[in-house]
Amino acid sequence: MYDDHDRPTGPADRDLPGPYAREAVSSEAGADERRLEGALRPRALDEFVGQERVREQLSLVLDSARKRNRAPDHILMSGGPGLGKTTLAMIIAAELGSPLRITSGPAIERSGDLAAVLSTLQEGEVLFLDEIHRMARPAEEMLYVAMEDFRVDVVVGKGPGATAIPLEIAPFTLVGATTRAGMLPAPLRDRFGFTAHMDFYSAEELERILHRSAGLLGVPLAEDAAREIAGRSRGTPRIANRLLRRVRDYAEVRGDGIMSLDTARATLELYEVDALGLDRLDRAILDVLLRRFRGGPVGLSTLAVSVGEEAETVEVVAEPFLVRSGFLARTPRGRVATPLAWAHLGLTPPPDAAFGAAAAAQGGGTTGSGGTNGNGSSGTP
Ligand SMILES: Nc1ncnc2c1ncn2[C@@H]1O[C@H](COP(=O)(O)OP(=O)(O)OP(=O)(O)O)[C@@H](O)[C@H]1O
Repeated sequence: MYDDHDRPTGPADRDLPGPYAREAVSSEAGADERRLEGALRPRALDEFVGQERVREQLSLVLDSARKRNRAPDHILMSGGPGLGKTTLAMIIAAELGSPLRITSGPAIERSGDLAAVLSTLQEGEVLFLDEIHRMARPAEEMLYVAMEDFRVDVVVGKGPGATAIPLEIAPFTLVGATTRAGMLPAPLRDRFGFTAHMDFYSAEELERILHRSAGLLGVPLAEDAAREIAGRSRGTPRIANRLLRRVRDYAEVRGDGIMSLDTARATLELYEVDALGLDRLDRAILDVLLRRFRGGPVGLSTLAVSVGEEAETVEVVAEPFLVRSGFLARTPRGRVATPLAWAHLGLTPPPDAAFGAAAAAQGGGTTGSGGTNGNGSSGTP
């Protein structure tokens, strides 16, 4: 019905361009990695680990639709990259026994692109629209009508002579996914019957995902190795699975084929994932923020340019984890490093640093001492 290999990819996505390509994978290996990633996807709601509330909400929506023998309400999923939005969309279609069509916001440049998709949907089909916030504006308006009235107004002609011909389309369920729910216009947001907010996963949930994936890969994974990988996976299943595949490579090529704690640690060190899960981009952001901007505040675009990345990548991929882990704070005047960031990079904040002096005065947080560690990275085993 669908193949992960063919699914569209976006900017805040798997194999990011730029010097800090994420998640320990090169772009040449991208297609192969995506195929493997697809093989590790849970196929049913009860195989989907974590996100208890979302699962319960979703199962109610699906059960009710099945009971009424109607297509369920449109569903919006919001959350960072790699938290399982695509997986859930595939599960929704599978649970409903419906076909799934996958497209993405950036692929819809004109309303005609959307009309072509909508007008060929089968009754009850699930349409997964990834990165829905990046769809062209005129297409958005067409989508409103399609979601509400299952109708597409095809405009024929131009200028004053243009006429809209209404075209009925089959009732379908839209599953929209976004990493930036705030960017969706209210009229679009309001047309979804339910929004699933995907959160970061706990270490224990990631361990369960890792054991499940190791079983599918057919490579033994020690308990302590799973704990180590889970703790460094930034609360994100995609990262956990990626790291696991690198540990498997290491175990098979340099070890005895078993993913032990030592193998996991050696792999994570090789790929520069530190003890708290920060990788090169995270550390580069903190390094620039601390050394060049004395802890901030500094604007997002300045920060992004300084590390050679797109602002969206910094904002969507790196920042949520840095904020959640207490390294970075967003303030009205810009991004500010916390005492934890200074400590993690082994740097001493100047007395006038935002947070530095205030925190010291309050005795709050460890501000760290002992100067720099030279390369701005720390915590690597
Ligand atoms: N709850 C989960 N249980 C088990 N595996 C999961 C879970 N969520 C995600 N995964 C795994 O993580 C990988 C990434 O998930 P997915 O592609 O669904 O994320 P996404 O939120 O759609 O990301 P993006 O927004 O970047 O497209 C999948 O290969 C899947 O195997």
